[in-house]
Amino acid sequence: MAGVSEYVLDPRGAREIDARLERAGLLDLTMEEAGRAVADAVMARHPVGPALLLAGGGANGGDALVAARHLLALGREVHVLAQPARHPLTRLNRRRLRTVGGEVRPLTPAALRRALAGAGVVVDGLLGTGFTPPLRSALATVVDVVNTAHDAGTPVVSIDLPSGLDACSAHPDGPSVTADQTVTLMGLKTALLFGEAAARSGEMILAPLRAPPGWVRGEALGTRPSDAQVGALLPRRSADAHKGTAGRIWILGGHPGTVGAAALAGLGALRAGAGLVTVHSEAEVPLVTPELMMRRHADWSSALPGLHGLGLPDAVALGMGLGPQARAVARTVLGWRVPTVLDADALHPELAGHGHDACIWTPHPGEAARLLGTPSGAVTRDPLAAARRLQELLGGVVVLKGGPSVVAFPDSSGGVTLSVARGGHPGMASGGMGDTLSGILAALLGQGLSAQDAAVAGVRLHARAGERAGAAHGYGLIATDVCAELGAAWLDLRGTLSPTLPPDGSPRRSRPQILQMVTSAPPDC
Ligand SMILES: NC(=O)C1=CN([C@@H]2O[C@H](COP(=O)(O)OP(=O)(O)OC[C@H]3O[C@@H](n4cnc5c(N)ncnc54)[C@H](O)[C@@H]3O)[C@@H](O)[C@H]2O)[C@@H](O)CC1
Ligand SMILES: Nc1ncnc2c1ncn2[C@@H]1O[C@H](COP(=O)(O)OP(=O)(O)O)[C@@H](O)[C@H]1O
Repeated sequence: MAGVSEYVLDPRGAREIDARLERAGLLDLTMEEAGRAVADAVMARHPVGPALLLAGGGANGGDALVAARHLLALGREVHVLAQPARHPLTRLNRRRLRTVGGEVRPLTPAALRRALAGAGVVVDGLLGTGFTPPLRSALATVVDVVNTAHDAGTPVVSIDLPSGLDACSAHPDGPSVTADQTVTLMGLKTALLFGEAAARSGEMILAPLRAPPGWVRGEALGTRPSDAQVGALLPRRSADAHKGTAGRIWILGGHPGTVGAAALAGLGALRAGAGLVTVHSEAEVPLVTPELMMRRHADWSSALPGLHGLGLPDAVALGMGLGPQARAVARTVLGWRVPTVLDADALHPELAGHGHDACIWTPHPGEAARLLGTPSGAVTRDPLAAARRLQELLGGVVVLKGGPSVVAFPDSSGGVTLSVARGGHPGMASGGMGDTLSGILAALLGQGLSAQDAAVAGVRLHARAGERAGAAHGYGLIATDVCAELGAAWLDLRGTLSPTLPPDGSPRRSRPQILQMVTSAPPDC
């Protein structure tokens, strides 16, 4: 894959890396890198006026003291208010700062208010991944004073994560610093990626720090792929490709009252490159575009054996507005062992364990909560843990949808690996958006991607199209707008549509996940 991987870490993983760095005598150098990255971010984003650095007693405070030394060296006026240093490297960096003429004064609310009066920027190095809620009252006052200054226009840069946030939670439990930027160290954290906690973290700047890559990879929960990495996953076709080689897709959905869901999935599939898309439904589905083929069935239990007899497609997406028979349909289709996307009505706890290597489940947090038997708040509080549990429950690949979505897939060591998507747009919070995603995922499966690659590429493609459409439509964005931008989003990620073949001359198919390919098919479906 092209590009540098961004890893997603939890505090336990970060602590393990710290412990290894310490044993190797490298922790001091890592703190130096961290502090330097913070100083660089401050100079780049907020170059004017005195910098006020707030240092806690742990290693987060140590990073702030190193940043203060670098800012001094860059000619910046620096003021430091610090709590008593508990971490040995924090003590060491306090001494180093004094050696080069930096003054460190005790952190009190009164001293803070005085120092804030002329500050050009505040650097929050009070608490990092070592914080366990709730915040003690003395620091709660400090946080409140910093936030008042922030509200009045003073920029705030947090180190690793805003003080008061629990690194593992998207839901703040109480007060925390609200930052304009957060310079996060080594890897991304839940609090910076999801929910209200991410909103309080502002722009995320990742300082990867030079620990041996294997140590970070070994402790990571997963990655957040770059657009270049996603673009490299997208299917390529040969110049002589035709509709029969670009993926034959069946959409199974469309119950009376929810027929639009199946239509949107069909449109999403077409716009994500599928060669032939047929919508199979019980009720009449609107022909949102004439390129879609439509087949109506009076009853699913008699229709499915007939469909199987026709010759199975390259991929199926089912559940979008499928109605009460979705569970039974899903059971049958999973038994076909073709690449399959399961959404909406097909997401039922009874199907637990029925997933196979080539299937993708796409719950939103409400559906995820139903599958897991937990409140939806537990899902949105820690989407990474929820996605992992869903994969363990269902099998196959899971896309836990949200802003951002999380993909969970089994890894070679028998565990679960996570991939967090970038981007998206708040305008995507409108009905039908997930239906289009199901169509997109089926199209990518049908073009030969593995379930894992289709999920990682599909969520980013969908989010990128949402960004483009959101720029034009804002909160008025609807799912058909996103479909219309899918082609351009594809070009954004891949950059070119030149017919490129792999060295063996065959179109790219990342099997073994395609369990069954059918070559002879009737022309109409
Ligand atoms: N591998 C990495 O990720 C690196 C991490 N570094 C830094 O190390 C930090 C973690 O350092 P530490 O483990 O020392 O932890 P922290 O510096 O986050 O916090 C520990 C301090 O917070 C206090 N504290 C904990 N809970 C509290 C509460 N509820 N109310 C008030 N005070 C509370 C503790 O008494 C202790 O003094 C990271 O966030 C990061 O800034 C860097 O130094 C470089 C490398
Ligand atoms: N604020 C947001 N930012 C990014 N993506 C979003 C946001 N809100 C919704 N989405 C995306 O829109 C889709 C909504 O899916 P879902 O709730 O299943 O919709 P529906 O069932 O109406 O089709 C998901 O892919 C989700 O990731």
